[in-house]
Amino acid sequence: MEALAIGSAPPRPGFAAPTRYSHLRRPRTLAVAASARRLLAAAHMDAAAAAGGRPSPAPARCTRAETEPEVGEVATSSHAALEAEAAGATEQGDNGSPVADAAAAAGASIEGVDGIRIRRRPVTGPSVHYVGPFQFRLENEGNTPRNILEKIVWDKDAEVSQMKERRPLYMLKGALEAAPPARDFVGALKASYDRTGLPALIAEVKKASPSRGVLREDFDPVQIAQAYEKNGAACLSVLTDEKYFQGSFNNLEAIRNAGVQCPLLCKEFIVDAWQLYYARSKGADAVLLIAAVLPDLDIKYMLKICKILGMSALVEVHDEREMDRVLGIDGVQLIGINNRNLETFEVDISNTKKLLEGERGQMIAQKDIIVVGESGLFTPDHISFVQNAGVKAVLVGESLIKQEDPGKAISGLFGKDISNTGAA
Ligand SMILES: O=C(O)c1ccccc1NCC(=O)[C@H](O)[C@H](O)COP(=O)(O)O
Repeated sequence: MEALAIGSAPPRPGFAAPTRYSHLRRPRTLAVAASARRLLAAAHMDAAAAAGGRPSPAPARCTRAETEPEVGEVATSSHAALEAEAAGATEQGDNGSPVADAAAAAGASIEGVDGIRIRRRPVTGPSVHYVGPFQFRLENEGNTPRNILEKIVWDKDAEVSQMKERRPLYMLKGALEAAPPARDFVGALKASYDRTGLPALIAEVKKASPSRGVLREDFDPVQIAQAYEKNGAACLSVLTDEKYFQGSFNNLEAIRNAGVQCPLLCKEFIVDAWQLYYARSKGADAVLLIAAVLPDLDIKYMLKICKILGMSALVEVHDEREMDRVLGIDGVQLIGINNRNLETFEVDISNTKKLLEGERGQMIAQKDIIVVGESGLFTPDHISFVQNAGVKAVLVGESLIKQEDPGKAISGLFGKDISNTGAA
């Protein structure tokens, strides 16, 4: 199949230059993606109708046809396997296929079937409707989010649709090629753990959060990032969501461009594969994939794309069911256990211990997966507690960012200096 040139040299007929980003083609994508979208829309409407809901127009999401990694890339064969799996999944009523996705969107068997506790988008469409020049609001159970995570994800879905319209995937190719190379996030965590004997620190650059409001008024992301690095952070987590966390991709880019060496996690609510490419184009070395938001097949697919882009993925779970789902997925290197319930905001650090007990802990050790303890860590005792439970890294925001000197707060959190110069 011929690909249209996006770069400078015209490709030989039938061949596209096999670069890292050569799968981002404009070509037939327009035709194929459009027909894929039509199919998706049709499946969406059918499944919604079958589920007894009103069909809502399928939002323009990054379909597999649009992001299909093809030429000479890691995913060439595995992608085919994924597609086959998707087809099988449709028949089995599993998750991740367009039909199952649509069923989930329609609110059909959200709990129990695919393990996702949230609805990916409003069942009955947005609550604001337009008829002619008039706008009216119609709220019902189907278009009212049930918790903050659902609200964030619905808003993100709409936001990403708009971003994609402004910068379709093929337009990101130049930015991807110009982006600084991805660095080894997992390697940095391992090196820090080996050096200090303590959980490696992923320090979070976060101005605000839905549960805590504004955490720091005088927020200079670059200064904070540099202070974290100087005081022993192995990696940084940078919030990019604007609406709920007052973060931005500008912050991520600025930290990267300022020469900070710590690999950067793009802390975002990923609902669409397009966001992976965008994060990479802004300098991310890793992304967050939340199991409560993404069906297994989406996680598998996104892991493949991360691999192609050279990024790591931190796959986040909150309960046993999500942990079991993620342990069933090949290629997961990093699992984050969030001690914060993102639906209720309740924080309980014993969650980390609970999820690492027994067979789960054994399987994690066998698979050589690094576990990251996330949220609610404030004292050296907390760090010891999660380390004894089995984590090799921790993700910490509030307890550092709220201190007058967030960098210095690191030694307070660990009970000792963990910087390169200080750690034994
Ligand atoms: O923190 C929130 O209010 C929140 C709400 C909805 C989704 C995600 C949310 N937080 C993300 C995180 O879990 C934390 O930023 C991260 O784990 C660090 O936690 P902490 O050290 O407690 O700031």
